[in-house]
Formats: sequence, C-alpha cells, structure tokens
Amino acid sequence: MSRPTSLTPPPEAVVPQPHPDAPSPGTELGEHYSDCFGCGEAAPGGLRLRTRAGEGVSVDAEFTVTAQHQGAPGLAHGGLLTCAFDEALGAIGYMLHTTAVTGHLETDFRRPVPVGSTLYIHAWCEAVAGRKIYSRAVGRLDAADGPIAVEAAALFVSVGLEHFVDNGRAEEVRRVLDNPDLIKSGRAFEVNP
Ligand SMILES: CCCCC/C=C\C/C=C\C/C=C\C/C=C\CCCC(=O)SCCNC(=O)CCNC(=O)[C@H](O)C(C)(C)COP(=O)(O)OP(=O)(O)OC[C@H]1O[C@@H](n2cnc3c(N)ncnc32)[C@H](O)[C@@H]1OP(=O)(O)O
Repeated sequence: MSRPTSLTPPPEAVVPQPHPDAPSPGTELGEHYSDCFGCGEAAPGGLRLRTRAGEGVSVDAEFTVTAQHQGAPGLAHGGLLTCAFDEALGAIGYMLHTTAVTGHLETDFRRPVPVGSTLYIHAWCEAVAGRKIYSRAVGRLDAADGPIAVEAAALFVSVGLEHFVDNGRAEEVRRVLDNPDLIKSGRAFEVNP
C-alpha cells in the first residue's frame, strides 16, 4: 500500500451522494464569479471554463488550448492546465451544495497538450470527511474517450462566506456584496444571509 498523503481520505470518510437540490446531469453550471480567472466572463485573458453537472458527484468540462496558453512553442503551459483542473474540481462543490477552496492540488502531466487540442475533463468526488472533500480528475485529449493527457487529485476544504468576506480585498468584496449578480453560485449559498 502506498504511503498516506494529504490526498488520502481518512478511514471515517464517506462516498458522498449529490445534494438533493444538485443540478441534474448535463446542466451547465455557469461562472461562479464574473472576474474569476478560471470561469469568469469578465476576466481579461481568463480561461472561461464552462462546467456542467455529471453523473453522481461529478462535473465535466472541455478546455481548448489556444496560442495564449503556451509554455513551449505550440504546447500548453502546465501551470495553466492545472488552473483548468482547479476550476473543474472546484465546481464539484455545486454538486454537494457547499463552497470549498483548494487546500492541496496535484497534477500529473502524462502527455504533451498541443495548441488547438481540446482536453475533455471529467472531475469527480471520491470521498468527504467533515469539511474535507477528496476529488480526482482526468483530462483526455481531443475526445471523451481519448488518451489521458493530464490527471489531478485534490483536497478541497469547505468554507463559509466569511472566508471570502474576511480575506478578500475590501474593494472587490464590497462590489460583490453590493451586486450579488457578480457571483452566480446562489445555488450554493446566500450572499446576504
Ligand atoms: C464576498 C462574497 C464572495 C462570495 C464567494 C464568491 C465566490 C466563490 C464561490 C464559490 C467558489 C466555488 C467554486 C470555486 C471553483 C473553482 C475555484 C478554484 C478554487 C481555488 O482556487 S480556491 C483558492 C486557493 N485556495 C486558497 O486560497 C485556500 C487557502 N487556505 C485556506 O484558506 C485555509 O488553509 C483552509 C480554508 C484551506 C483551511 O483552513 P481552516 O482554518 O478553515 O481549517 P483547517 O486548517 O482546520 O483545515 C481543515 C481540515 O483540512 C485539512 N487541511 C487543510 N489544508 C490542508 C492541506 N493543504 N493539506 C492537507 N490537509 C489540509 C486540515 O488538516 C483539517 O483537517 P482535520 O479536520 O482532519 O484536522
């Protein structure tokens, strides 16, 4: 057996079910914050990743690599691919109706990802223990059943709204509190409880 890491669910962890009000498979989840680099429509140069609900506690997304995403000539930058996976893994919170932030994220790059190719990302939750959410994702090249190019594993930690209110820069926090339409995750929590 391999050595336990922070990505190894503890013995008390359970395999979660989708929240009763979770969106049904195929539902587009939309951006969670308009200025999010991963999904926001208003973020300059952002990835604008679109996620949708999958079966069980899972989400799917497609990410097409453009010339703006290069690390080496004609190839995707690894850190940028990790960002797309962070975003997809984060969207699992919708399926559990919780708001969670990344605590730990590991990425394995199995194959180079050329500019112009599309990664078919499938992310799913393996286990939950209290506030800790253990998830995995695979990215397949150019088809839902294509070869695996990227794999990721993550520990997300559920947080309350105060995580963002207390830690975010005041001007952006105030802007969102004054205009809740800027965050589209109302399904998961109330902005003004
Ligand atoms: C103004 C209104 C705004 C409203 C919000 C708007 C938008 C956001 C909404 C929704 C977001 C939805 C989707 C997001 C989708 C994609 C975005 C990508 C996600 C990100 O890009 S997000 C940014 C990067 N992310 C961070 O910025 C986190 C910085 N960090 C912290 O803020 C703390 O570090 C925190 C909160 C993680 C924990 O802090 P804490 O004090 O709450 O809790 P504590 O430390 O007790 O940890 C509890 C248990 O987790 C274990 N644990 C914690 N961290 C671990 C680690 N790294 N490895 C192994 N185990 C770990 C402990 O060992 C303990 O385990 P145990 O319970 O067994 O003792």
